[in-house]
Amino acid sequence: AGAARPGGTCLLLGATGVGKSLLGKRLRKLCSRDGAKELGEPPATMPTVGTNLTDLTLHKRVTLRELGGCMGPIWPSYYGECSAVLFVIDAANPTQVSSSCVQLLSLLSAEQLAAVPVLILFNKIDLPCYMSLVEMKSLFRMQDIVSCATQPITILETSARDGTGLADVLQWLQATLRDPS
Ligand SMILES: Nc1nc2c(ncn2[C@@H]2O[C@H](COP(=O)(O)OP(=O)(O)OP(=O)(O)O)[C@@H](O)[C@H]2O)c(=O)[nH]1
Ligand SMILES: [Mg+2]
Repeated sequence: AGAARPGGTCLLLGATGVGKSLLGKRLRKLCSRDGAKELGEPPATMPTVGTNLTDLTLHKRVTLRELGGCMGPIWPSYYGECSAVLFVIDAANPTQVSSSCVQLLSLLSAEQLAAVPVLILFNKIDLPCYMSLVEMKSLFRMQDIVSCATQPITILETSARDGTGLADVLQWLQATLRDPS
C-alpha cells in the first residue's frame, strides 16, 4: 500500500495536545539542510483535525503521518501502510495516563501492527512538573506491556520544546527504516 510514497512511512500517534505536531516540525527542522543548531522558540500549532504529513530527509525520505488525537476512532484505517510507529505521551499530564495507556494497548494488539517497531516518547520533560521515566514506566506498567507485546518497543524521553532527545528519535527512525540488506 505504501508504494505511492517512496521511502518509509511512520505513523505519529498519541492523545490530543501531547505534542505530535510540534515534534514533527522540530524533527523536520533538525534534519533540514541548514542543519538548525538552535531550535529557537517553538512555532505555534493548532489541534490537528484529520492527518498531517511531514517529510523528513534522512538516509532516505521518511514520511511522518500524524493522526490528530481527536481522530482516535479512525487510527486503525492507517495501520496497513506504515513501517514504524511513534507513540507520544505527555509526561506532565497525569490525568491523561489511563486514556493514553488504553490507546497504547489497543495499537500494540492490532494485528496489522504486530511486527511494526514502536517508539514510545514521554514528551514535555522540560516542564517542571513532569513525571520521571521511572514514574511513567510504573504508572503504565510498562514492563508488562513490553513483555506481552509482539513488536520491538523502544522508550525515550523528549522535549519537543527544547529539543531534548530529538536526535535520538531521528537515529531510531534511521535505524528502523533502513532497507533490509
Ligand atoms: N512545554 C512543552 N510544551 C510542548 C511540548 N510539545 C508540545 N508542546 C505544546 O503543547 C501544545 C500542543 O502541541 P501539539 O503539537 O499541537 O499537540 P498534538 O499532539 O499535535 O495535538 P493534536 O493535534 O490535537 O492531536 C502546544 O502548545 C505545544 O507548543 C514540549 O515538549 N514541552
Ligand atoms: Mg497535532
